Amino acid sequence: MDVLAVPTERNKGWYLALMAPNTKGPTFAWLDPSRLYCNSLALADCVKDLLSPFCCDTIDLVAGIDAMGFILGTSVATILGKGFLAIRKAGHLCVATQSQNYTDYTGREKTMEIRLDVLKPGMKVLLVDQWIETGGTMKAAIQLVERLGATVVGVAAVAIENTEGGKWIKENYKFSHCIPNELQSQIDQKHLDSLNSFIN
Ligand SMILES: O=P(O)(O)OC[C@H]1O[C@H](OP(=O)(O)OP(=O)(O)O)[C@H](O)[C@@H]1O
Ligand SMILES: Nc1ncnc2[nH]cnc12
Repeated sequence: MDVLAVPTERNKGWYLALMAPNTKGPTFAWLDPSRLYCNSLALADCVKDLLSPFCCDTIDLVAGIDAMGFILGTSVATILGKGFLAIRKAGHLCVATQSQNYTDYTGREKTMEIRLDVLKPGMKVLLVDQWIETGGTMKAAIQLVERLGATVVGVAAVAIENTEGGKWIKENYKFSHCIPNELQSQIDQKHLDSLNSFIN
């Protein structure tokens, strides 16, 4: 397939078809949105879709989660004209931090960290990550932001699966993702029918 091609009709979520299907077995992320970032209009439309529910909200800062959340997060921040705060997996920040343990889709316990010298009480933060599966990663990020007194305006990701944790986020926070309702069940099964036709 031509990853850089753009269809004449850019229907809602057209760029999802650019995600690469998993060919490496169950321990790897099952759908790989990083290929859609290679297509400039796909990335632009993805960011536009993620921002559209927040068009009337005040956002002071975008925070993104290590590692792939940095790509979408900085893209979102740039379009908003706001700064970007990196929430990092443990061990990378050489400054004072708060940390939060969590368990993600791998079932392994992990730790993420946030620096203490940026967020202030009352600041309005949009949290961005590439994907929400169990919701463990995003919930930990929410806890860190809220513990520092900032407000989570919303949560944005390419996909939010309808797991228990994904539904908890959808019920408790304003959210956006790029998955049209008719594709949600395919996303939850980690297979898009549109990927069948691709030669990778
Ligand atoms: O909802 P959860 O079950 O917690 O999983 C979601 C997390 O998993 C993926 O990242 P991953 O940890 O694979 O790492 P990467 O961003 O470094 O590629 C994804 O981008 C989220 O950060
Ligand atoms: N990229 C991805 N695709 C499917 N499931 C995921 N869980 C975490 N990241 C994922």
